[in-house]
Amino acid sequence: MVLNVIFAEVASELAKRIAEILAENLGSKTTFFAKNCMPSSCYLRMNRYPRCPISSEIYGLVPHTDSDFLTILYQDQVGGLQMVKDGKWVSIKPNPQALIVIIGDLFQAWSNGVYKSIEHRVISNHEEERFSVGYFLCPSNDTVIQGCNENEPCMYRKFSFREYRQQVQEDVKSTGTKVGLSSFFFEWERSCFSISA
Ligand SMILES: O=C(O)CCC(=O)C(=O)O
Ligand SMILES: [Fe+2]
Repeated sequence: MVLNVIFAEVASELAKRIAEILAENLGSKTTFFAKNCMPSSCYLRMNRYPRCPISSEIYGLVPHTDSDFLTILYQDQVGGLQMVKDGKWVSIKPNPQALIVIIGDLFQAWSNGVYKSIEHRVISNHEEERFSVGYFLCPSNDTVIQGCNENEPCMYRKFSFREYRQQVQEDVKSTGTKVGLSSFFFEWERSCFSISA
């Protein structure tokens, strides 16, 4: 079997298992991910970052959050992946024995803000090209993401994955950047933000 097919199969099982464990940790034993994240709605992306002799300040990939539940990522030995921790960019050291798990926007919404979608970026390398491969755990377009229950206030209004993707594209067109989950804040959250701003 081709290597990327094997990676996708292994990562698919792993991603769903991790999602279930994270959900169990919130007190909900769920079949939500198994039911809604099908091989046809998830995807594998192979990234190639050519070497960039101009400057190490040039992005291989601009800062962003992933629009999925979670991402399983493998990076080669070149390095360059960075994530925001306590407001600072931290480099993720390459480790051939390890996969990286990145929480995405949908998990943040589904967990009502308990798990945070982490901002990350890739810095280009002067001397070497770099490769990475990511498996993105996504639901079908019609899946509705609803994070809260009657016991807690909702951070986000409920939305379908289709709606989320469309909103991300519209925001990019109108503002030049991905606004992401902030476009789905519940109205009372939005008013709190504008009062405190
Ligand atoms: O190449 C990497 O290390 C990160 C890739 C990534 O963030 C993405 O494909 O969304
Ligand atoms: Fe990403």
